[in-house]
Amino acid sequence: MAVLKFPGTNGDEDVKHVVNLYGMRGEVVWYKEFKQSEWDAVVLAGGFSYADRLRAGAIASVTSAMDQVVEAAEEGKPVLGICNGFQMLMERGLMGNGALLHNLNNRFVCKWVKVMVVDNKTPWTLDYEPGEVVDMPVAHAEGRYFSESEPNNVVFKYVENPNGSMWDVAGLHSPELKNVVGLMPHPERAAEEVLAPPGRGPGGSKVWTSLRRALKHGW
Ligand SMILES: NC(=O)CC[C@H](N)C(=O)O
Repeated sequence: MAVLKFPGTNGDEDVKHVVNLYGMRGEVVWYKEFKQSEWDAVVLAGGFSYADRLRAGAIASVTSAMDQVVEAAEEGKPVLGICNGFQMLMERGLMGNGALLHNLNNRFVCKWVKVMVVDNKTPWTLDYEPGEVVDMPVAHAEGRYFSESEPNNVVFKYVENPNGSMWDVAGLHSPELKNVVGLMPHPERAAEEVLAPPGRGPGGSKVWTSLRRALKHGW
């Protein structure tokens, strides 16, 4: 699995660590070197690509690396955007209507929240039950989903809404391509029991077991 790194990405090593921990092979790939044909799946890791200039994810979304991501997506390869990666997919126009705006309180919000898995018919959520509620941390300033109409491509919803997201949206799939999923919470930071604070569980684990199953057996 390619874990893409843009200037300012900071979640790449965590994603690589977790991918390897769950028995797959993940490599950090510098965006200029990314050739999608060499990989089975792609993760756009979180962070502050191009220092969130213009809007978070806006500049990365128009790079040729993202042309490669679109190609991978259209070939049906699993693509996951985490936080800043989700913002890139959104800015690229892959996630349907809507936008990710500054949090309602205008602050960077960093906390563990409860998230509901709405849709398990994606390669990234196969191992969850629909309606399952799990814990994951969020850490972002521009994560408030806004849209004129309620989306029908929701994959994750907040049970504890940290940012004022409309309809509690925490993650979406691309309307046409269910292999493409993006979410604001960080499943790579919630995939090991030891990293969960008291009273919280490693709610992101099944993202990685789902993908492992999808790559092995299809989905
Ligand atoms: N953790 C992240 O990827 C943060 C994304 C982005 N820099 C924001 O603050 O919204």
